[in-house]
Amino acid sequence: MSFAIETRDLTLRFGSFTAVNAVSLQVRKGARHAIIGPNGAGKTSLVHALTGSIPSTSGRVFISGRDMTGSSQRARVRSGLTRTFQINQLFPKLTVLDNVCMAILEREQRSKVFWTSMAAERSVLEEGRELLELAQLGPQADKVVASLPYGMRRLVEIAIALATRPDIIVLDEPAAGVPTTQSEAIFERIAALPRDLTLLFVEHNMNLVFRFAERITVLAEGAIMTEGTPAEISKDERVREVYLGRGGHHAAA
Ligand SMILES: Nc1ncnc2c1ncn2[C@@H]1O[C@H](COP(=O)(O)OP(=O)(O)OP(=O)(O)O)[C@@H](O)[C@H]1O
Repeated sequence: MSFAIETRDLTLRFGSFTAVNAVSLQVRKGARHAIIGPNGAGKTSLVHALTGSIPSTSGRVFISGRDMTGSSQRARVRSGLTRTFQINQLFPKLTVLDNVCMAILEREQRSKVFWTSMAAERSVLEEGRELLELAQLGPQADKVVASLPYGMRRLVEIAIALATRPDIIVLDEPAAGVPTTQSEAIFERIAALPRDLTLLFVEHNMNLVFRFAERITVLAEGAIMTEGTPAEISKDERVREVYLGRGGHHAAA
C-alpha cells in the first residue's frame, strides 16, 4: 500500500543535537492524523524535514509513494505536499479573494503585476471563489484580510494552501494564537475539507486532537513514542507521563 506520507528513519540534526531521531511515520491517504508531544519533542522539526524547508540529515521521505528525499520544498509542493503558510505571508490590505487569487497566479507562475493592474481573469477568480467555498470563507471573499478576526485569517492560509492543489496539507498548530472560542470552529472547517485530502497536523490542544484526529503519533525527544487511535492514546499511561513529567501546560486529556 502506498501512503500519503511515509518516512523511514528520518533524522534531522542541528549540530550535535538530534531534533528528529529515526522517525518512521506512515500517514494513510485521506487521514486526519495528529502529531503530538511535549514542548521541544521535535514536532516542528519533523514538519520541516517532511516539507523540505530544512534538509533532513538522513533517512527517507516518500510522498504518495515517490521518494522525495533531498527534493526542494517547491518540488514537494508540486508532488502534492503543501503546508499552511504563516500569517505574515498574507497581504493584509488586500481582500480574502485577492489573496487566494495571488496564490493561484503564483502556482501558474503568472505575474502578480499583471493581476493587480488588470484585476480580471475570470478563471482565476472562479477558482479563487471555489477555494474559498472549500474553506467556508465564501461570505468573507470581499473583506480585507486585516479586518478579519485572527481565526478567520488562519482559514485564509488554508485556502492559500489549497491553491497549490495539494493531496496532503501539513498544518503546524493551525489554531495557534486563536481564542479557544474560535479554535473549535476552525478545526470543524479543517475536518470538513474534502475527504480525499490528507491532513497531518501538529496541535497542542488535546481536546481538539482527541475530537478531530483519527490517528495520533506521539513524539518524545525526537522519536516516535507510540501511535494509535485517540481512544488508545488517551488510555496510554506513558503518554500521560511524558506530558505530566515535564509539568507542561499541555496535560493529556
Ligand atoms: N534551528 C535550530 N537550531 C538548533 N536547535 C533547534 C533548531 N530548531 C529547533 N531546535 C531544537 O530542536 C528541539 C525540537 O524543537 P521543535 O521546535 O521541533 O519542537 P516542538 O515539538 O515543535 O516544540 P514546541 O511544542 O515547543 O513547538 C528543541 O530542543 C529546539 O530547541
